Amino acid sequence: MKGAAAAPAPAPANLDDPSRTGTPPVPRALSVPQNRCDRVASSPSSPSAATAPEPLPKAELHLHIEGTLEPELAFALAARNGVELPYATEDELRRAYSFADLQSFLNLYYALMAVLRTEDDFADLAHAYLARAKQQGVRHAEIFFDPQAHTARGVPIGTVIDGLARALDSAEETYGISTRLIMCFLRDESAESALTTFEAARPYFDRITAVGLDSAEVGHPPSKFKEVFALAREAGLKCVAHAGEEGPPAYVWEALDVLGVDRIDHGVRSLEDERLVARLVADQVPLTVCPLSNVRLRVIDDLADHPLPAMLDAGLLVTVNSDDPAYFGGYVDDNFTAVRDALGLDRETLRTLARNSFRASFLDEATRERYLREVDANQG
Ligand code: HPA
Ligand SMILES: [Zn+2]
Repeated sequence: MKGAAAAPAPAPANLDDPSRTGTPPVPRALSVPQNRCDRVASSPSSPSAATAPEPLPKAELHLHIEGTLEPELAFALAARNGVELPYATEDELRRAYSFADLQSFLNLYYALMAVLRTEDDFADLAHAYLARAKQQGVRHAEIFFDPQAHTARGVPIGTVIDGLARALDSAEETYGISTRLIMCFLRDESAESALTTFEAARPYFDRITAVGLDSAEVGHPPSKFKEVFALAREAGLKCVAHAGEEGPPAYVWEALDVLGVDRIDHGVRSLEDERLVARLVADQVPLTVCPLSNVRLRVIDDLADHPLPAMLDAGLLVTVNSDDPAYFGGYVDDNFTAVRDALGLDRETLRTLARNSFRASFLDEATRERYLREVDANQG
């Protein structure tokens, strides 16, 4: 399925897991350079280092952990697990990051997952994300994962969840970031496969806050997953769904009325339907918008044409997120900076977006209020 290359049996797990050894969070053997923006901000030799403002505190609500797999880590894990990648070098891989649409991205996204085999791999992946997220001002992260993309390759769901949970368990202490996990169903797989995955995850429900719906949207309406979302709600899980990214406004209606979701992921095409906008505004349904993703996947031609300002003007509860930052050219604060520059957003609008991210989160009231006070106190 999904073009994922069959991987040979994994090599024995590397034992330099930071939570076991107390060494720095990203294991030395797998350490990756920070992305360009991070390096400029944090380099001691950078003239701007002393004056660089603190990024706004924010929650990231639309982030696929598998989409944080940077080329450096992909090659390190490939070597560790004896997986052959169809790219000779990191640069060659990076040159493949030119996408015509969602499906062309998904083909690479699923293929590269072949390097993720062991609990350590998932823990290392999450640690690498959290280290970057901290530098981007992230205080809270609600993180998607795609279990079917791993179980289909013979990786047990427990390996995925235990590996991610190990990293997330130390996230508050190590990075000052609170976290939640959102288990997504692949909408281009069958409803039965989603149900099987849901039942396989039951022993781990104490680790999971919500279920979601992702992968190729068009032709796979939310209503296909009515049953599994009803079971999720019965089990006390929150519900979110990607809708209105490439798919029509009708899919957003279905996510709301058939699945009963608490948030819509993307939702940019909602603007094509006035009645839908009125509904989303009236119910203050959060939309987790991903500006750089929208441009890279050609949902929007140019960042300068992004409907984010129109969405805010309409009274929608919009948040800004990174989606698959390793593939789309930036982490969440890079998205904030990019929309500021391309759309001329002022400081108060950026502050509204940061506030919205906490308002739209699944945090308890007291923690949410504490984070909102941090936004108000930020001088940057
Ligand atoms: O942007 C996305 N859309 C749908 N599915 C996804 N899976 C990872 N990223 C995405
Ligand atoms: Zn997404």
